[in-house]
Amino acid sequence: MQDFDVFRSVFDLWGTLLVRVCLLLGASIGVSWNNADGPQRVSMLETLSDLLCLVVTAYALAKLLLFSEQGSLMYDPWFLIPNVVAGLGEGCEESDGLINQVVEEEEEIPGEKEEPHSGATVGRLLSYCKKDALLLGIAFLFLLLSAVCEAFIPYYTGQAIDGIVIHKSMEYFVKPMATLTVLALVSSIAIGVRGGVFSITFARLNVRLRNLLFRSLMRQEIGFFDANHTGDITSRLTSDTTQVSDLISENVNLFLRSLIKALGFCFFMFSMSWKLTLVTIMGFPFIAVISKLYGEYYKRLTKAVQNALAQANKLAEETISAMRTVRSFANEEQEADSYYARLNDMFQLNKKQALAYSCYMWSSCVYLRAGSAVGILFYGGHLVVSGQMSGGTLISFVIYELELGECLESIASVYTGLMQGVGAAEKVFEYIDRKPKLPQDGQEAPATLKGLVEFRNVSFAYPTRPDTLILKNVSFTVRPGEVTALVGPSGSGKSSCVCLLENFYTPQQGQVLLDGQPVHTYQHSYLHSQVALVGQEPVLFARSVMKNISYGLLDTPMEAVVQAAIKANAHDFITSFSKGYETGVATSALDAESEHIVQQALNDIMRDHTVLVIAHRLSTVERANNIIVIDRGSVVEQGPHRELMARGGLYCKLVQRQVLGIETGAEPLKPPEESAWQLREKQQGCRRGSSESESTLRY
Ligand SMILES: Nc1ncnc2c1ncn2[C@@H]1O[C@H](COP(=O)(O)OP(=O)(O)OP(=O)(O)O)[C@@H](O)[C@H]1O
Repeated sequence: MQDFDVFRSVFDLWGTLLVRVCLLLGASIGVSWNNADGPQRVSMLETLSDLLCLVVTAYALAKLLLFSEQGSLMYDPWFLIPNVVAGLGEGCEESDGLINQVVEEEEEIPGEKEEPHSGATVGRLLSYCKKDALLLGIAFLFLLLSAVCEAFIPYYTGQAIDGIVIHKSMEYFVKPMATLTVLALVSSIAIGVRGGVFSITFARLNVRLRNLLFRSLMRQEIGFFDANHTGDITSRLTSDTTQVSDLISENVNLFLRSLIKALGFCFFMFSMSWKLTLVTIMGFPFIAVISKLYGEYYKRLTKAVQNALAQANKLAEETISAMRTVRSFANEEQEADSYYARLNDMFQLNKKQALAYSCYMWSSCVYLRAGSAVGILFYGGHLVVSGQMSGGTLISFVIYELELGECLESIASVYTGLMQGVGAAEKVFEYIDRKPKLPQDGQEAPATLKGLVEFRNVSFAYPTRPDTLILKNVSFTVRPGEVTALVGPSGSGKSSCVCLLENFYTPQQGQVLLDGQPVHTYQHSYLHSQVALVGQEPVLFARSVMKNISYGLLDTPMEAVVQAAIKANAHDFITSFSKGYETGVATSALDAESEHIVQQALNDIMRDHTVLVIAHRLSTVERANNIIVIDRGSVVEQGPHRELMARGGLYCKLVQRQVLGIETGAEPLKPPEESAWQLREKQQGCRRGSSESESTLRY
């Protein structure tokens, strides 16, 4: 210790080695003593121990440079042994990684959502580009060409400078200059081609992702759309997919370009001066650790920003779609404030992102710009002065170093961008991978169907409210060829019965049978070609009239569409438009006159079908062969109109209320075309004086 000389002694090197050995041994002993908490504690200190080991390794490299000044000392076994052991130590660090893996595996709780691995996500994204392997190959080829050309440019710049400074000859100057010009031209062309091909490839990735996501959404059960807001879903379909393809395209391009260039630069730098190269790369691992930490943090923030954005979109969508309600409550300002509050939530996260980015850029630039550049000039100057290197080579080296710094900065920023893209991709994949919670599509598709519908002891709760039974042990039969009306107070469960018949949901108990078979055993397309749902408020898509009429049917001939329109009493008003069946539709509101015409058409069609009707009009209910009255999820009575009126139960009371308009200020629905005696009959048929609280009868 007394003779310690930093240029000649290896004592300090052995000291650092001892620290590392203690760390690893301590960790190993700790883990073996405390199997329960040990691995977790070790994994928590992973970054710190990584940093410490990197410091030790960097110190060993610096020592190597110092010893290289003394020549033979470099090969002294007392110097080599700690370096070899340090190398073995790195191996032990790898096994440290194994411990972490064990910890992660132990922590995994079955059924709990696993955090996807970024590498796996990028790999999966690239696997979607498999079909574009040829395009990617071409892009990669041009990428290689441009990177190689760019890697040679500083080398020839140094040659040109040496030509002027050392040789002082135009011949020595012109040759490298000509090569430089060719290199610059070729690399520019290659950069253009590479960029274009990459853009096309990733535009195709965008199309694929959206296509897969939309198809997956189309497969999901109706309960999924109850649980997830339209705004969230559309934001994944639009902004998340765009972010994935944009960020991945931009960053994969930049990453590969920077990586190949960096490798080329390192090669030239090593061949010029391995000592200066060591000085340059000594700090890179530190940047790598910082980048990793920052990348993970940024990825988490990106997910949070996406969620905040989805919340804002949800609110905007909800408000705009209910604009009439908003206006009628004069609530515009409050809605605007709520939206602003959501945007502010997002902005808070953006601020965190910006701060993290500043800190990260600050730390990497301090190293690259200040530490590394000054160190190289200082040590390079020493090498030139001591005759170990020419001035031109130093200039080439400095240019390489600057370019390398840029490449590494790009790689680091690419990492951030990639993490952002990966965060968005994970959200997209979550929906793409979602398995619909529906029983397997059935196989039944009989040639003929009688149309017998039976509800057998059906109990049902919506998936979003699993504890509230909407239907309780409901049983009824809809006989073929008859009109059956479902009647009951608002919220009693009428529409829910229709949803079950349409196989939108699965009942918790009991069965919904069609011709004796549970509805889910029928082929999806078959069931919906046989069971037609005519909504109270028809949904029209923003397409032509023709496409709306033939919706869900493939290659429907025009004649069939016209026939359907004639049957629906719609042909005349469709042809009155200048574009006829090609008229674009933008509204789904039917005016009273059109509604009446459509209703008449429905009445005609009812004759040939089994009809379950939650009727709008008293006349339809009256005419029904059977009326099923539902109250709070249970069937309370059923029978034809007269029978139910005579019984004087809930149905009778509902009719009475409707006819007399005993409602909370609501105008009674005018029974269409009813004669005075019919009305009287209704009023007399009911026992008066009931104290029903239900508000309205939905005919
Ligand atoms: N998708 C859903 N998710 C959760 N609950 C729902 C859903 N749809 C309806 N409900 C609830 O189920 C109950 C029954 O609703 P349903 O629409 O079947 O009644 P209804 O008799 O058709 O009422 P209305 O005549 O007002 O349309 C109501 O309390 C309603 O709030």
